[in-house]
Amino acid sequence: MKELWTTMATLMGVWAFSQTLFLAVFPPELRFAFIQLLQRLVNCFSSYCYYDITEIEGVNTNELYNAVQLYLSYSASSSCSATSSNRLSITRGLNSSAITFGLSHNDRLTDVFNGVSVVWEHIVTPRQSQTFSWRPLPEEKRGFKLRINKRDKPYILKSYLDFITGKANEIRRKNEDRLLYTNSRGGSLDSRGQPWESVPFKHPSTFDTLAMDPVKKLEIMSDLRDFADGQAFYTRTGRAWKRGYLLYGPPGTGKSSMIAAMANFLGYDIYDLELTEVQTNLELRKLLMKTSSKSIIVIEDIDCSINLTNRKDTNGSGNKSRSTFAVGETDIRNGPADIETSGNNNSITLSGLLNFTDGLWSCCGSERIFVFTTNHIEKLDPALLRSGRMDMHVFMSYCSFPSLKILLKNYLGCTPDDVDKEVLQRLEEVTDAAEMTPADISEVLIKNRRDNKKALRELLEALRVRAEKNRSGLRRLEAEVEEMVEEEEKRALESPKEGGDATADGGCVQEERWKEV
Ligand SMILES: Nc1ncnc2c1ncn2[C@@H]1O[C@H](COP(=O)(O)OP(=O)(O)OP(=O)(O)O)[C@@H](O)[C@H]1O
Ligand SMILES: [Mg+2]
Repeated sequence: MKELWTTMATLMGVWAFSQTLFLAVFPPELRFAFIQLLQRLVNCFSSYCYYDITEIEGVNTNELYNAVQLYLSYSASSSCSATSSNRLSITRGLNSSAITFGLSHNDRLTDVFNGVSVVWEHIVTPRQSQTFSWRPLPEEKRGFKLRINKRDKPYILKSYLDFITGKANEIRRKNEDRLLYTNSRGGSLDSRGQPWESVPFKHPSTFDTLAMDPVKKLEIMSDLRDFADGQAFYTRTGRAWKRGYLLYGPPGTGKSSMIAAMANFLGYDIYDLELTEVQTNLELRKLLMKTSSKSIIVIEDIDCSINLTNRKDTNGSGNKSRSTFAVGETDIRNGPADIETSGNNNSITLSGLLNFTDGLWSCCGSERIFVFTTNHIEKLDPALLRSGRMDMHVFMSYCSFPSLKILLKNYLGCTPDDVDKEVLQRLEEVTDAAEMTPADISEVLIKNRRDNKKALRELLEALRVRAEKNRSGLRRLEAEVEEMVEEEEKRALESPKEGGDATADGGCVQEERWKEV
């Protein structure tokens, strides 16, 4: 035993001495070349091949890294095909209900696919501090190393990676924790190169709880389902796999609730784009590039979220100016043709926004839904509304009787059969005339949710009062209009020559009036 120890100590001494000699005698370049040669020799004789999947590829996050991480965390937590490693990291995000398992730093895990065994290693190395970068980089470099037997590689590599990507998508879809991203940090990037910050998205709104016309609701649901299942269709027809929805209507009619319902229905993440935080078209494009597929990109209150800067002077002088005006005031003559040539990346413009949703860059990901919301569709630039840009225009209206029935079920748990026939009929009579939003009605119901009878009584009263107010308001408006018309006719009779020589058109109008009189 003593001899064995002596031999081992001698061997280690020799190893240490030769290493010191190696470091002292050979310059670093030679040492590096030698190590590389050694590695190649080892690889030649090794029966394995290795693949590195790094977290950050150039400036972009490597989607495959995220997919592998998700897949392995799922495999590690369940006892499916993967043989769990002894050591796993466990994390739980702020406000998240899901626990995520992961491979600990520099740990290994064996997975079996189609009867073939492969090994994954999570490699984490500290980043060299002197590395120069325009943005802060993470302190560690992370990546997965995949080891596959050389003889198995041709049969399984591609199908295995496809399987992992598909599985990760499925896990994401099933995972109840969707993410809500925001660009509230402005244009600055975090250490992983991400301009978006995310929190778990927990909005409980679904199409079941959404109060709207059932036929319209079914139409939207089937449109969404067709979209999500439509990869082959979009490829066949040569269209980018994206869809645009414009939700418009008065405040409190459920536009934001509809977006949440869409995300929950499809299992997509939401990117809530705050346009006021975006300074330039270029920044907008970068934000788009950093969105993942299977997501909904939302711009709320598009009519008032920003003043868009036009690219050209529209007064015909030909000079490029920096006039700023609201979306609704943009000259649509500067349409898509100008979009390609504007090249103005110093500010955010309508064309930049259109490019974002519609141009070549909008296809840098797939399976994405753009949703714009507005309370004033009439203020929007026709360029935003033209067909093909926003595929579906959905009007979120005041509460109708079918919507009211959904709210009664949501808040009071009662179906029409549970409500007194007479009350139900009176509710039906006043609902449309009341023009109350689902948000207003929800308030009345929440307040009285412990007492159904009281809730229905108060709701009926609120609807009746509002309907009466609308009717008297309408009567007043009609009377005012009538009065105005009468006054105009009187004025026209009193001064028949007035305005006669203003313009040719004016003259015609005046003549017509005289004929009528
Ligand atoms: N159609 C609806 N179905 C169910 N609940 C609704 C509906 N519309 C509004 N609500 C209720 O009213 C609240 C406000 O609705 P929401 O924020 O979706 O309205 P909005 O149309 O987005 O309003 P705004 O135009 O002011 O952004 C919601 O939290 C929800 O409880
Ligand atoms: Mg809203």
